[in-house]
Formats: sequence, structure tokens, C-alpha cells
Amino acid sequence: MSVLLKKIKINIYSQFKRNLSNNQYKIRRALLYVPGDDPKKINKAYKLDVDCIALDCEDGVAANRKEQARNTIFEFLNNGKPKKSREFDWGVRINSVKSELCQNDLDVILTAQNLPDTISLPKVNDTEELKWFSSQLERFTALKTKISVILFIETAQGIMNLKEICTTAKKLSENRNFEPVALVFGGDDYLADIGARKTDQLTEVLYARQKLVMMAKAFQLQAIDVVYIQYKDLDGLKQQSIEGANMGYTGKQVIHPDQVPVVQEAFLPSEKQIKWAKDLIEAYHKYAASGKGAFNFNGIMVDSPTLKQAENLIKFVEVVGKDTNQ
Ligand SMILES: CC(C)(COP(=O)(O)OP(=O)(O)OC[C@H]1O[C@@H](n2cnc3c(N)ncnc32)[C@H](O)[C@@H]1OP(=O)(O)O)[C@@H](O)C(=O)NCCC(=O)NCCSC(=O)C[C@](C)(O)C(=O)O
Ligand SMILES: [Mg+2]
Repeated sequence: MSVLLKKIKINIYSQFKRNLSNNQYKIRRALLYVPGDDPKKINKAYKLDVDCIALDCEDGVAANRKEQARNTIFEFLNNGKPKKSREFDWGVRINSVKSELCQNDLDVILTAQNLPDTISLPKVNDTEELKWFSSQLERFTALKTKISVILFIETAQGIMNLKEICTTAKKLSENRNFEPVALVFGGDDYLADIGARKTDQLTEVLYARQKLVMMAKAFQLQAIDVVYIQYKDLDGLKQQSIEGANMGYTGKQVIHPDQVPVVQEAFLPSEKQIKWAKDLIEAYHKYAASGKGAFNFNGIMVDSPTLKQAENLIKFVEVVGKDTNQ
């Protein structure tokens, strides 16, 4: 961790401690998919410094390998969460409700000796699917603690029904054994669903990409951005990651080990941004004490929305520092 980051951690920690402890924020900058039928890749993923792993039963696994995938994941779950130098999210992506594989996946995954931290539920279209999923979870009465759930929105129906999906997820979680923690934008499936043609700028999915991040924030969920499938092009990945971070996304899906450090770095604010935020917060409180709500800060007008942006940035740095020792 840099000297500046350490200093900020000491100065700002107490200020935000209350907010952070309320929702047990877990950092999810890179969400790495690992095909569930491939033990070699799972072992490799266990050795990586990655925020979030999703052992995959869904699209990373061929249709004739589904059973192999869930049985392999079952064995890895039974062996326990691997020890790493820092906390990470140990998750499983099951198949969608509509696929009719979902129940079989849950029957296997949720009867393992150790449960994953998180279940990723792909292709959520409407609240009925969510209710069905929730009732399936209820069958596992051994679930003593709430399991975290990541909801994938990757169809036109899902984007259209997003507000109702988030409302229902929050409502159901009040007295059920799961907790929605994030929304994922499944850009590739969404493109296919609406019959769009993919461009480098992703203008064809801009509305959905923005709607998802807006809705995530409205419901205090993390927002996880599209996957970058040109996995050998790390410059392009960096550019798209920064774009997602600028839009308000808190993380990005990845498919290859080489993508992990690029994405995790891109979702960290730069030292320049951290200094800007720290100076702005100090200046804001100085001006506020003298009765000024808006003031000139290095040539720009600053008032309370800008303060909130600076506070968001510092809060994020604080959480990253706590979870990753960076
Ligand atoms: C792209 C592929 C085929 C290139 O596979 P490769 O074997 O040619 O790669 P490599 O460069 O040779 O691999 C180097 C090393 O990394 C390992 N490795 C490689 N990948 C992984 C991985 N993911 N996790 C852990 N380890 C991995 C690999 O085993 C090898 O290990 P080694 O050096 O020890 O021999 C391969 O990386 C892969 O299978 N990735 C995962 C693909 C996947 O899960 N796709 C589905 C998720 S995206 C999605 O669902 C869409 C979305 C969101 O739903 C929507 O937008 O709609
Ligand atoms: Mg998908």
C-alpha cells in the first residue's frame, strides 16, 4: 500500500467505519469465471490474487458436461474454501431458471459440506423467476446464514423488468435466506437477445449498460460490467474497464487469468484522484465552517454533490485497502 493510501486509511477510516460495517461490503472488482468441469483451471484460479471467483455451471460449460461440472464443483466445495493471503468471494454460477438445469444445480451445490459465499443467477427475466429461485433456496433449511446472490441481467425482458426484479429481490431477502449483493450486466447475451451488432464502443448496449448501473445504485447493489472477450488485448481491456469505472460500475467480469490484474487495477482510483478527493473534502469542510456551501476549488465550482463524489472515492479506497492489503 502506498504511503498516501496508508495516510488516507488512518485519517478517513473512522469517518466511514459506520457506513461500511452496516452492509459488510465485499470488494468485487474482477469476477473470474472458471469452467466448473475443469479442475486444472479451478486449481489455477485458487492461486490467483482475484477478488471474486465464479465456478461456472452455465455458459462456460458445454451442454453435455453439465453433470460433470456440478459434480466437480461439489468436490471442490467439499474440500473447503482455499486459504489465500486475503479474503475473496468464493462463488458458483448456476444455470438459469428457464434452462431447467437450475434445480439440479442447486440440489448438488447446496448439499456440499461447505457452501459457496455467493450464488450467481444468470438470465433473470422477471420476478416470477426470482420467486421460484427463492422458494428453491428455502428447501435447504440447513442454510443458517444468508447466502449472497448476484443477479445477472442479460435479456430485453430483464432490462425492462429491472426495477421490479430489484424491488422483489430486496423484499424477499427480508425474511428469506439470501441477500442480493450485485447486478451483473451480461452484455453478450443481451446483444444476442436484442439482435444487435457488436461494436467496439458498445453504443448498441449503452442504454442497458447505463440503466443497470443506475438501478444497482438505487438499490445499494454493486454493478459488474460486461466481459471483454478479446482476452489477449489487454490495452483494450484496460480502456473498457476504466470506461465502466467512470460510468459507476464497481467491477467487471473476466474470463482469463491475464485479465485479472488489469481489471483490478483499473477499478482502483489513481493516486492523483485520491489526492483530489482528500483535498476537496478538507476544503469543503473548511468552507462549510465559514458558512459557504459552494466555493471555487482549483477553478471548479464545488458543492455537496462533488463532495459526495469525493467521499465515494475515498470510501472505495478504504474498502479496497481493508480487503486487499493494497
Ligand atoms: C478463453 C479461454 C478458452 C482460453 O483458454 P486457453 O486455455 O487457450 O488459455 P491460455 O492462455 O492457454 O491459459 C493460460 C493458463 O491459464 C489457465 N486459464 C485459462 N482460463 C482460465 C480461467 N478462466 N480460470 C482459471 N484458469 C484459466 C489455463 O488453464 C492455463 O493454465 P496453465 O498455464 O497452468 O496451463 C479460457 O480462458 C476460458 O475457458 N475462459 C473461461 C470462459 C468462460 O467461462 N466463459 C463464460 C463466461 S463469459 C459469459 O458467460 C458471458 C456473459 C457474461 O454471460 C454475457 O455477456 O452474457
Ligand atoms: Mg450470459
